[in-house]
Amino acid sequence: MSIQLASVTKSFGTHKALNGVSLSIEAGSFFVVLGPSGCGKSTLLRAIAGLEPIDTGEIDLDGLPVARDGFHLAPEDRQVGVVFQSYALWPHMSVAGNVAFPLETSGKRRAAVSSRVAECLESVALTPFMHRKPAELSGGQRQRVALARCLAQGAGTVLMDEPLANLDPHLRAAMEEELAAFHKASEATTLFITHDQREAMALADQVAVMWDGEILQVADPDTLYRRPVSKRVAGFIGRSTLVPVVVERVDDGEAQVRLGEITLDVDCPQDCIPGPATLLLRPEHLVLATGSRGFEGTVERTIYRGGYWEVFVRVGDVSQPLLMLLNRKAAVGDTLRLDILRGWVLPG
Ligand SMILES: Nc1ncnc2c1ncn2[C@@H]1O[C@H](COP(=O)(O)OP(=O)(O)OP(=O)(O)O)[C@@H](O)[C@H]1O
Repeated sequence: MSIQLASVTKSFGTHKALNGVSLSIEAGSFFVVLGPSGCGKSTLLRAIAGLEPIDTGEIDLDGLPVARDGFHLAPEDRQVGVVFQSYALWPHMSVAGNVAFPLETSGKRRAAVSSRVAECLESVALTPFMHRKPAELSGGQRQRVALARCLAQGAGTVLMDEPLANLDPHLRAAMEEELAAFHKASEATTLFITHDQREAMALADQVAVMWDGEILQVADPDTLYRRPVSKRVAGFIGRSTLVPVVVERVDDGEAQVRLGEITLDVDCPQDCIPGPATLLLRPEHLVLATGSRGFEGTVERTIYRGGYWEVFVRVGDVSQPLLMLLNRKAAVGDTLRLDILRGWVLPG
């Protein structure tokens, strides 16, 4: 099922939780909405599910309006499954009972229900646990029950609100793989909400970065990482150093910039113009120089991250230290000869 939002707004009192949100989500894709706490992610998901009426704008599912101009299709008529952070399982029912419940209430025959339940439990590897109660499961297993329930309903669209937020890092990584497998097997359009950029990068076909009720950028994870449209998006995705530069020359997606005393060739957007700008440097863009190339910097701070060090290097009168990764120890005060392989020019 495809999902379209056109200029959707939703206010709570004077606060605009959704401020003119437009999105187009392709059928079958894994679409992640990424943003800090309170930016409106849950409100967006609830609006699509039909749990929150919108003020203005339009929401279409598979090209058909489900919300616009005062029209509001009830959640149960939208055929979207929702998985919340709290899983919302019935504690008194077994795993199988939880998965069967929506099918039974929709009036399906008993034999059809039990074979569908068995199929769905199998697909999330929960068959051995089918007679247990939710309280007798781990967080990850409960999560899978909620997924199986979505799957059983045959929802062509699954909306997930921070479903991994309660899990420890180890289980989280395992669940990420399971979610990817679930998505592949079910081919359901998946809208996944998170404030964890690492999770977004790992799972998404497309990521929408949200901030204060607005969508700042929609792109695949690699584009978002390499070509963010603003400092805000850049700062939210991955580690980086943002430093002021002066763009001297621009030629078809490449720019010559001046960073303090250093002149660099870097990538830039097509609409980049000469003048003051900000340069985005990812840690892997900075390397130790070979031969006669490069420039000198002084190590200001190092942090061991297990297998490698984050090293902050002060270069000339550049306003802040540049972050690089080294697989050997460097001491504070050491002089390093550096090279910058790439960079990305941001406006302003
Ligand atoms: N029912 C409500 N009444 C009043 N304000 C609300 C209501 N629901 C949400 N808000 C406000 O709208 C804003 C967006 O909330 P929302 O839950 O969508 O954010 P979020 O990005 O999902 O945050 P989190 O990651 O913390 O769950 C917040 O400022 C929140 O306080």
